[in-house]
Amino acid sequence: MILHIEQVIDPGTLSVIREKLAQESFSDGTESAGWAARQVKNNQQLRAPHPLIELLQKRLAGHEVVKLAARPAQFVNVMINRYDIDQSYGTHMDDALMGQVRTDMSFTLGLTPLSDYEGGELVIEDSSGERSWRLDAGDVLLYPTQFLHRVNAVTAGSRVAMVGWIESLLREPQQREICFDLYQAMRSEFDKHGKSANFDLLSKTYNNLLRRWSKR
Ligand SMILES: O=C(O)CCC(=O)C(=O)O
Ligand SMILES: [Fe+2]
Repeated sequence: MILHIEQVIDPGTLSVIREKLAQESFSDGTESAGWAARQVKNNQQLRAPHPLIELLQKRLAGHEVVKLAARPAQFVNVMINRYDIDQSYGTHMDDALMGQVRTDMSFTLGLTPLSDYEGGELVIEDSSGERSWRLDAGDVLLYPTQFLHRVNAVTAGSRVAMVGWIESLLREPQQREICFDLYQAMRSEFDKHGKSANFDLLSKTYNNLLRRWSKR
């Protein structure tokens, strides 16, 4: 389950953040890359702890769809990155463990409006081919950390984004998808027919699966 969630951060907050970020000095992105990914990583970054990262992470963690799709136990290694013209991050795998934290899901939160940069697609590869996304400011791509992926070179402007990883209470992507789908079905049954017998059965199954699968 790969989700493109739009408008997670409101335009007012985004413009304040962009102004503040313009005054920050970023460091070389290879600092935090694994030993192989380092060879293909070419960007700049701003790392936690930082008040802007804290603010954005809090908004992200509080977003209803993010909570339901990712079931975060904890966030790890959240940072803001920037790709200037000709900068890219070639095909790589993210580390499965960051310190003691398992990375189940990755996210990118776009901070630059689409009209302010060109290129910079986030491309995810699987056995069926590739899919790519260009994120607008405030949009999030949330995806299981199981795929080879890359960021294509920026060809105009700069692409700034917040990226990070989530250890989920539900370890397997399929468990997350089943709980996500069941929750939607349960809500829609409730909205259409109230607390019906079908709602009760869906609620029973949803909660029992969540209890069975969730782990800290
Ligand atoms: O900037 C992005 O969208 C993704 C960056 C990435 O793949 C990483 O930092 O590992
Ligand atoms: Fe990555």
